[in-house]
Amino acid sequence: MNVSIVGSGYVGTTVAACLADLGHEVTAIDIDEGIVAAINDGESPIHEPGLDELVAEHGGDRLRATTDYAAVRETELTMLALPTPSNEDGSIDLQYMEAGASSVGEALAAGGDREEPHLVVTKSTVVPTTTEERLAARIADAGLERGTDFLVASNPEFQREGSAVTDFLNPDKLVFGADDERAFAMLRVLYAPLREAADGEVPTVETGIAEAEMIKYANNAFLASKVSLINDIGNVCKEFGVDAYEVADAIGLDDRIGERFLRSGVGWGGSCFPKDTDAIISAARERGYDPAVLSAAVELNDAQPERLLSLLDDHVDVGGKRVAVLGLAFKPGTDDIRNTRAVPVIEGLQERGAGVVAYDPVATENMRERYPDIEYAGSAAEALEDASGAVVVTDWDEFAALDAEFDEMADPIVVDGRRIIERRDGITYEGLTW
Ligand SMILES: NC(=O)C1=CN([C@@H]2O[C@H](COP(=O)(O)OP(=O)(O)OC[C@H]3O[C@@H](n4cnc5c(N)ncnc54)[C@H](O)[C@@H]3O)[C@@H](O)[C@H]2O)C=CC1
Ligand SMILES: O=C(O)[C@H]1O[C@H](OP(=O)(O)OP(=O)(O)OC[C@H]2O[C@@H](n3ccc(=O)[nH]c3=O)[C@H](O)[C@@H]2O)[C@H](O)[C@@H](O)[C@@H]1O
Repeated sequence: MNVSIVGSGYVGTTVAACLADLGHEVTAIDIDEGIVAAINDGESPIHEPGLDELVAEHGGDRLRATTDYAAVRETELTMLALPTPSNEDGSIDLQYMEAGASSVGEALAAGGDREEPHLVVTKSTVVPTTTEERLAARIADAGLERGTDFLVASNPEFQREGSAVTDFLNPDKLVFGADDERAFAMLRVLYAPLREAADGEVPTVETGIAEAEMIKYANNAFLASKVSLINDIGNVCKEFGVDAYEVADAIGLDDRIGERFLRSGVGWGGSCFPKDTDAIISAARERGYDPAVLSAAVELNDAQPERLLSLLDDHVDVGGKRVAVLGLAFKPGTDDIRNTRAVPVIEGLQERGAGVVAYDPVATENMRERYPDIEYAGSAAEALEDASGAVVVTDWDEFAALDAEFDEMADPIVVDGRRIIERRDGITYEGLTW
C-alpha cells in the first residue's frame, strides 16, 4: 500500500520504518526539516534499538520524508502520529492533531475528486470521540465529505520506548476502530504482512472508533495503576523490612496477576503514562465521574521520588554536598526524558542544597537542555567520585556492573530506586521497597 504518516517522532518514525520494511511505500510528513532530512539520508532522528538499521535500509527509498502535505494525495491511507500533550489542567491538548487533520483535509481537497475515499487513521492516543467529533470535522472543513471523500478510523499503538521496533512488529494485539467496512478492509490489508511475519498469532480486535480510543487509555491506565499498586505494596513492605521483589515474584505466579509490571521503585514516567492518566481522569471528570483508583495511582506515583530522597535524608544531610544521580532517561533503552522521575529527584536534591552530578548513557544531552546548570559526568564512575550519596533513577544494565566505583565515593550511601545495584559490603545500601 501507499501510506503517509504525519508526525515523525518516536511513534511515527518507528511505524513508518517498520511499514516500509514490511513492503509498503511510506511517506513520512513532518514540519521539522531536520527530521525530514535525516530520514531521507537514511538516519533515524531518534534513538531506538533496531531503528537505525531500518531507516538506513529504507530511508530515501521505500521510506521517504517531506514537509509537504501534498504527499498525502499520492497515498491511500494517512496515519496521524502527532503529539497529544497535556494542557496545564491535565486535559488533552488537541492543537497538533487538529492542525494535522486540517492540513490533511486541505491537501486532499486540493487534489480534486478521488475514486476511493482516503482513510485517515488516528495513531496518536486521543480521548474517546476525538477522531469522530474533532478530527473528522477538521478534515471536512476543507469541503470534503466523510464517507465519500474520506473515512476515519482509530488504530492505537501499544509499542514501548526502548523496544518499539520489536513491539510494533510483534504486537500482543491489533486494535482497529472504524464504522465503515471499507476502513476495516484497508486496515486489514495494511497489517496483513505484519500478521504474516509476526512470531505467532496476532489477535485483532475490530470495534467502534470510540471503543478503540478508550482501549488505549484503559491499557495504559491499567498498567500505570498496576505499577502504582505494587509501589504501594512495596512501601508497606519497606515498613516491615520485607523484600517487595520476593513478594512480587510470588504473587506474579498467579495467572490472574501476572509477573510483568511488578517492578516497584521510584515510579512511572515517560511521554505517555503521566499524560494519558491525566487526560482520561480529566475527560471523565468533565463528564461528572471522578475515577478514584486512577487518581490515587497518580498521587502515589508523584510521591515516590520524595520517598526515595527521604531514605537518603535518613543517612546524610546533602546540603552543600555532591550527590550522584544515576540515570536520567525515564526508562532504559531510550534517550527520552519526558516526565522522567529524574526531574523531581534532581529538583528535590537542589531544594536540599545538594550539588547534583548526573550521568546517563544516552539521555545526558536531552537533560542538559533542561538543566544546563547541573554537572554532567561522562561515566557512572566519574559521577560517583567524591559523592556523598548516590540515587539510582533508571535501571540501565551497566549500573548492575558497578562495584569498585563505589569505593571512590566520599560517603558510600546508595539509594536505589530501581533495584539494579546489588547490596554489598562497603556501601550503605537502601532499596526503595526492599
Ligand atoms: N512515544 C511512544 O512510545 C508512544 C506514543 N504514543 C502516542 O503517539 C503520539 C505521538 O507520540 P510521539 O511519537 O512520542 O510524539 P513525538 O513528539 O515524538 O513526535 C511528534 C512529531 O510530530 C511532529 N509534528 C508536530 N506538529 C506537526 C504538524 N502539524 N505536522 C506534521 N508534523 C508535526 C513533530 O515535529 C514530531 O516529530 C502521542 O499521542 C502518544 O501518546 C502511543 C504509543 C507509544
Ligand atoms: O502509550 C505509550 O506511549 C506506551 O506507554 C508505555 O510504554 P513506555 O512508556 O514506553 O514504557 P514502559 O515500559 O511501559 O514504562 C513506563 C514507565 O513505567 C515504569 N515501570 C514499568 C514497569 C514496572 O514494572 N515498573 C515501573 O516502574 C518504567 O520505569 C517507566 O518509567 C506502555 O507500556 C506502552 O504499551 C504504550 O504504548
